[in-house]
Amino acid sequence: MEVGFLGLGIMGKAMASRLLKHGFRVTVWNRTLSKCEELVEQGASIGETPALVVKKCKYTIAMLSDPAAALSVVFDKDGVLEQISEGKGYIDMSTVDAETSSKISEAIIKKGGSFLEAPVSGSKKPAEDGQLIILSAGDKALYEVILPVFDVLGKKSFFLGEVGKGARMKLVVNMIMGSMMNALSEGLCLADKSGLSPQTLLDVLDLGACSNPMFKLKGPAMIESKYPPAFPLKHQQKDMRLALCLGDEHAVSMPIAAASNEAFKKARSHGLGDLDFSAVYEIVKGTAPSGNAA
Ligand SMILES: NC(=O)C1=CN([C@@H]2O[C@H](COP(=O)(O)OP(=O)(O)OC[C@H]3O[C@@H](n4cnc5c(N)ncnc54)[C@H](OP(=O)(O)O)[C@@H]3O)[C@@H](O)[C@H]2O)C=CC1
Ligand SMILES: O=CC(=O)O
Repeated sequence: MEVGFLGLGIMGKAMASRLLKHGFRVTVWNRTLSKCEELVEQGASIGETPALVVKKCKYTIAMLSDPAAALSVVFDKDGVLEQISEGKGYIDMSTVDAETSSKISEAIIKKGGSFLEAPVSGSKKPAEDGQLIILSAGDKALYEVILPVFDVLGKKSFFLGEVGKGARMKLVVNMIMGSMMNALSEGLCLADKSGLSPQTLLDVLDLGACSNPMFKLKGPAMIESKYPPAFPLKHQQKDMRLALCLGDEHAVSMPIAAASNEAFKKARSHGLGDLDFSAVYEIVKGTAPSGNAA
């Protein structure tokens, strides 16, 4: 199967590379075109615009930073809409809000194409290892056709119903994850300031009811103030913001998520947006450098 792939950031690069390793023919595009070179070395072809990728491929996947990027790649000049047509499918795996996803879906369907939203849970390493959790919604027939691709990218694919349900599920999950990261940061800080070993805290947590892979993976690096970006903090803050908007729409009070969003915003204002989202620990500790927003 030949697939197009738009967006070669941390996730897109790992996902496209995995598809190549598993025998798919892949045509890639990235806004910064030079980032395509590494994938070309692995066997990919380049499409010089999103429209050219869609023209060439029956199925095109996008993995872009945020709603503005997802909309731009579809609606702007040389975008997906210029070439999408009957018989072609567009699968947007970016984390966006349901409104953005619906706008894209409506435009694609109006041109005769089919649309699936399929945001993922899981970060850089799960993307490299094909261990993502895929939260799809939209065109069921397209879901079934694209399953061989999802089987290479993920350990489990869900089909959640109409467009918007995948986007909303992803935002709820990341709202919980962002709040947990703030709770861990406060716990590590409190342990340290009250004379306990943060590493021993991690060991204790790992044996009990709130043991989880995220604390296990990120905790030791946080103790060493190391935040190599797997999930950039600016994207986690975007997800908290979008989840809070969803809470507004449904009158769901979310004081914990709101406080966590403030901490991520503050981290961005200190220039930590491009680091891993665990860098919010620097804000909790009060040790963040002054810096420019990212
Ligand atoms: N990293 C993670 O752990 C996870 C991320 N996600 C979600 O996946 C998506 C991608 O994340 P990730 O790969 O980490 O992000 P990156 O920041 O590493 O990559 C973002 C990608 O979007 C492109 N982009 C940004 N703005 C535009 C624009 N206006 N027009 C066209 N392209 C644009 C970038 O292009 P360029 O190279 O030119 O800047 C790049 O290809 C996000 O929605 C994120 O929330 C979901 C699960 C896990
Ligand atoms: O969206 C981020 C993730 O780790 O999932």
